[in-house]
Amino acid sequence: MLTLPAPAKLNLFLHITGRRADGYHNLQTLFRMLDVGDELSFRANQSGAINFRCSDASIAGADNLVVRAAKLLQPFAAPDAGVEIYLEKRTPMGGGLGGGSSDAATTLHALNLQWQLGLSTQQLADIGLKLGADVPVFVFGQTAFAEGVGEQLQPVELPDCWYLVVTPDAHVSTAAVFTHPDLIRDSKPLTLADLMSSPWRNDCQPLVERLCPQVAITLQWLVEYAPSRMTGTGASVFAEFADELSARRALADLPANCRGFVARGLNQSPLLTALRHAV
Ligand SMILES: C[C@@](CO)(OP(=O)(O)O)[C@H](O)COP(=O)(O)OP(=O)(O)OC[C@H]1O[C@@H](n2ccc(N)nc2=O)[C@H](O)[C@@H]1O
Ligand SMILES: Nc1ncnc2c1ncn2[C@@H]1O[C@H](COP(=O)(O)OP(=O)(O)O)[C@@H](O)[C@H]1O
Repeated sequence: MLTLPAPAKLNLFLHITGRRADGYHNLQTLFRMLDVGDELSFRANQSGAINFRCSDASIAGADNLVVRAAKLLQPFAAPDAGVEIYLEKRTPMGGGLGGGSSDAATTLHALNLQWQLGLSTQQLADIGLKLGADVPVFVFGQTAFAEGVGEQLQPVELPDCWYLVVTPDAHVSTAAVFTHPDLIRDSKPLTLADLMSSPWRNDCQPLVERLCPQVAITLQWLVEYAPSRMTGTGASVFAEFADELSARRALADLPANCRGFVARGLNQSPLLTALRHAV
């Protein structure tokens, strides 16, 4: 059996620089890998079937990104290649933390190994992009600057730090944010050097704060502790701390209607580290 992590991510900044003909948006974003997330176990067999179980019954169906990722790899595998997969779901869902995309990326790497497909990381990322714009960064597994819809990646080394990640009791649909007429979608494309040295912001945040007052209220609370922003299209928000204790002190004061966790920011994803030990 192969057990691998599927880490969560933050978008430390997120600029939307335009809308493409296919409706998708071009972005400039800094993905930060975290040391916490989901965990998946894989047991390959020769049944030809993909059997999937999940700790959260609400996402245990065949439309789970894990099952969809496995199905995309089946044409590359022997006809009798099968697998049993168990997903221990921990990352809050639909919160801009990339949990589903990360689960898909971990599945692609795991089955590439267990079914002995020999696909390169770039091939896995290209396959993953069919499932979602956030999948390639998890396949590459590094804190990275991303352009395009998130598939053009450049690793970035950031200093060690800790984050308090807070998810208010609110749901924000990624598609609803991207189709909203008031979304800021005309930010000027900047160089990575300029982006790193200017104040970081998320272009989705003003709209989501308006559509979802819980996000604005949670940020007003969090910013009292440390500089804070929203990740992805929300609803999760985060604050950055130099040390773990300060992040845990803020977590102890968490408002009643929120979930929160403390995570370390990593330059290399725990998935890549685990894969090195698995081969
Ligand atoms: C914007 C980000 C930043 O990380 O948001 P979060 O999902 O993490 O909050 C992601 O790139 C999201 O990636 P992901 O969640 O994989 O999105 P997808 O499933 O590919 O797309 C969901 C919907 O969002 C819109 N969409 C998504 C990404 C993008 N660059 N432009 C878009 O317009 C499209 O309308 C699409 O139908
Ligand atoms: N493995 C998975 N984990 C979480 N959500 C999944 C998964 N597979 C499919 N989904 C669906 O995708 C939606 C958003 O997933 P998630 O990746 O958590 O959001 P986000 O991209 O905002 O971080 C969920 O509400 C769920 O319906």
